[in-house]
Amino acid sequence: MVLNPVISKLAGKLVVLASASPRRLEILSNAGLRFEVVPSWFKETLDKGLFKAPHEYAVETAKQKALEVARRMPFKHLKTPDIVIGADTIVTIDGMILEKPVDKDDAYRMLSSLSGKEHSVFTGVAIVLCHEKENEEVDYQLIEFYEETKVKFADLSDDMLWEYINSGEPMDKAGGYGIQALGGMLVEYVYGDFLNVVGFPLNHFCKQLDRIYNRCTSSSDQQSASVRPSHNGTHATSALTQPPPKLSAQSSHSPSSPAKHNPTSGSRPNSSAAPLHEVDRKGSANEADGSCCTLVNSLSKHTEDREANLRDSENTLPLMTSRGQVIELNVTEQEDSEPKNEDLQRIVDLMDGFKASKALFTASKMCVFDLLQSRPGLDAAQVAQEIKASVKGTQRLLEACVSLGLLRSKERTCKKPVFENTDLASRFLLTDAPCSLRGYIQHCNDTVWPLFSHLESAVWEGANQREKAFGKTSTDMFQDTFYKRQEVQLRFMNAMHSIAKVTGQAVATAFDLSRFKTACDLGGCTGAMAYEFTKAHPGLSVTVFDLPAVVEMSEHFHPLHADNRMSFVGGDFFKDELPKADLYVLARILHDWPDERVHILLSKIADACSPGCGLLLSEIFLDEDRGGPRRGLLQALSMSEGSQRSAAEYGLLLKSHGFTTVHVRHTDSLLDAILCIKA
Ligand SMILES: C[S@@+](CC[C@H](N)C(=O)[O-])C[C@H]1O[C@@H](n2cnc3c(N)ncnc32)[C@H](O)[C@@H]1O
Repeated sequence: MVLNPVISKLAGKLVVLASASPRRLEILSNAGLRFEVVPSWFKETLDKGLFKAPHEYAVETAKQKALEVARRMPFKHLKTPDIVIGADTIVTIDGMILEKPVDKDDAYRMLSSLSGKEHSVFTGVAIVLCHEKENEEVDYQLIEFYEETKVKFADLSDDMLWEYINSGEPMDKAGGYGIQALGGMLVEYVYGDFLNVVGFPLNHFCKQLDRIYNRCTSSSDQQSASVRPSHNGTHATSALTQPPPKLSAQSSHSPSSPAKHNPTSGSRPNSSAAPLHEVDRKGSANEADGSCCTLVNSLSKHTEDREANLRDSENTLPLMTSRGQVIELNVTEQEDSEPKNEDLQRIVDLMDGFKASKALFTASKMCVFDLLQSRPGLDAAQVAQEIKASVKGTQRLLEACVSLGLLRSKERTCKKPVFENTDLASRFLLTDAPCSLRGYIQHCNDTVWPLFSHLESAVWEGANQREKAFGKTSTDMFQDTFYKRQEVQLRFMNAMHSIAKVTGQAVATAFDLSRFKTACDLGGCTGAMAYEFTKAHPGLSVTVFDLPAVVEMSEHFHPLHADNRMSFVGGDFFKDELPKADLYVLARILHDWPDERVHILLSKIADACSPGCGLLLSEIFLDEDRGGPRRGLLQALSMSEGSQRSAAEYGLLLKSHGFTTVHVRHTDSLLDAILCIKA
């Protein structure tokens, strides 16, 4: 199995995920894939009765989602993607397809039908490869497959079901549950690919990429579908007999019609005792790995023959297990070559990580992304002139940014490549973007980077390295280091502001807070997080409490001050009286402090709370086995006094101050959250 080498083949290509699902986004980003998200406008209203088996419905929906985006992008976004990925996840039980519940009663109906039984989760996936031709026509080639996972629910009482439904989690999830969060508590066992249940079968996807990019390079004489812009802005779809230039991965179906899949592709074995799949060598060899027949069509005739020969001559008949995964019988080849490449790539990627970070920091600092946003299509010499740098150095930086998926380059007629931002850069790297991380990037460059350059000492000594990095001793990193100079303070506040802006909504909406009328965000900095709370909860007023120097400077972050449900109070949360509130918020505060300070702060909050008051704590929660997430563990390396904790550890800590944990939420954003109540 090849993972990273396949993913890295996509670097520099415009890969698009035609899905707004944060879970799919996370799975693919975690795998190192760089992509843009363009949610599909395709309405999931296919007539389920038209499909012989549930997975056919999921695959067809995935296909229509991906094709809709692939066709729309050249017109609406004025760029043609290289690859569009569509996916659709459904839950099936007793022949019924369960999608997302429409309301709580619907969720109850779904979940109670799953209680105590085994059900199947199918994710259909469509990969559309787009080939732009010289006459501006686009060839679309389609690979589609599905994965099935069996899940067994425990016997669930009505009370449990309603508690789960009232958590709000079921509403945007197929089958009414999310296995990766609270819904995991309902599950007795999972048989098959866990990520498939979360929403995307990563393993199967990588195998398909491997087939496309590592084993299939010749052209085909198969029919492809071509789409040409027509003058009224609609697309004309026509079948061409010309082979596409390189890859020849096409669907045997017309991309425009919701055609049925080859019925002979058959339903997948659905129990561990299922027989091995039969391989139809002529038309659908790929059935053997659980793909629909279109994958075989996606391989060129040449490759198909070659693969068939290989199978014959080397006895590499692929077998499908009951999990739908391929076991190739020439195990020696698998063990000898692929794992080595994969391991090498992983190590090299780790070694190169710092180079990638520094390239991003440098391009951001030199305002490359702002420049290319206002003037897309500059070449290296023009960019160099604008940022007042050398042409050679600028060209290298721009090319590196292309390889990182931050920029895209296009050949001009005179053959000099010109550069423009990818959507990723436009969303997160511009100074004025609503989700700009530029402030945080600058903080990483100017503050975190120097600390990491003393990591070895930090490990030897187990102590903070601020003195080595910044030439100052400090007992309080905020008051002694960050807030001594106004310029550094503003930079720090900018960093907090940018992170709070991108994570704030997920934290603010993690729980139903309608019972609370007043909140106090302790260490609330610029008020960006508090602002998200007021936006999400119209009945809530929020006081931001932070050091006086911070409150004074928070005016730089207008218009947050303008909201009359937000106010700012200056003070020291270790020493001063805390403002009265029904709900206290501690976002990214506790991890910074040694245990004794944590206890001082929690005691003060507990004293300020009457029974029924809430405390919402938001941090990165470590996995209970401390095996991840990587972000939390890497952040810990530059911390010294404080510690990263798991949700259970935070729960215990809060309990020791009289708070009972009500809910833990692993949000799809960068921060997790716990809501607890003063007993
Ligand atoms: C890591 S930042 C978190 C900011 C914000 N809660 C967020 O999530 O974006 C820590 C915040 O705690 C504030 N802080 C540090 N020491 C403090 C103290 N003794 N009293 C009040 N606020 C303090 C800092 O000024 C800073 O705004």
